[in-house]
Amino acid sequence: MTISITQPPQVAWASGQFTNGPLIRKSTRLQNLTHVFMDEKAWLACDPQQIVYDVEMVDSAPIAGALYTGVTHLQPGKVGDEYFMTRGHFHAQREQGEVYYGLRGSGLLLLQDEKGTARLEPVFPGSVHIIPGFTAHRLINTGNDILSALAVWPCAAGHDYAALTQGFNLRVVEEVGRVQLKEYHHD
Ligand SMILES: O=P(O)(O)OC[C@H]1O[C@](O)(CO)[C@@H](O)[C@@H]1O
Ligand SMILES: [Fe+2]
Repeated sequence: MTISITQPPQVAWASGQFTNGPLIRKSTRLQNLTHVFMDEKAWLACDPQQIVYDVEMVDSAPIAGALYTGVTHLQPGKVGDEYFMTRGHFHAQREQGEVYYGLRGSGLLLLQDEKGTARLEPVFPGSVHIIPGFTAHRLINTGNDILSALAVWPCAAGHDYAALTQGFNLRVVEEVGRVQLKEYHHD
């Protein structure tokens, strides 16, 4: 009987980056985040090439039942007074959930159900987040360091950005040096 030992991808805690294994890496820049931030004028005044986040994923074959594993590295920064964040999405297959695991930095996970009820969970090294189905999710960096979180989600889940045309109803800004929450409804 032959026993094979294969090196698994490995997350290096310090950077939260995979150190080996078949990886795909996707950078999202400010120019890619149209109509995401509240302050359109401030967004237009930013450097469009500024990287807001990188997602590094293990390139799993999307066969039935397979899972994607990825690390999102979200830069610290703001557009106007609104913290950098991911675009946020529902899953195309709404019932599909996702698990996030905080690796580095400090921030918030914004969760919003289809009725528009929003809630937040603090994200920090070791935090575990069970994102239920039918729930849009967005990562927000409220710290001064990179916020990195590992995510595991079904390959079948897909991403539905269009369902969030009204955006998220809760925004996170810095006011007088403090993290403040704001209700926000697109007009
Ligand atoms: O696709 P978004 O909303 O920009 O989020 C970034 C990434 O975060 C994840 O939810 C987990 O890495 C990915 O599915 C997604 O691509
Ligand atoms: Fe997701």
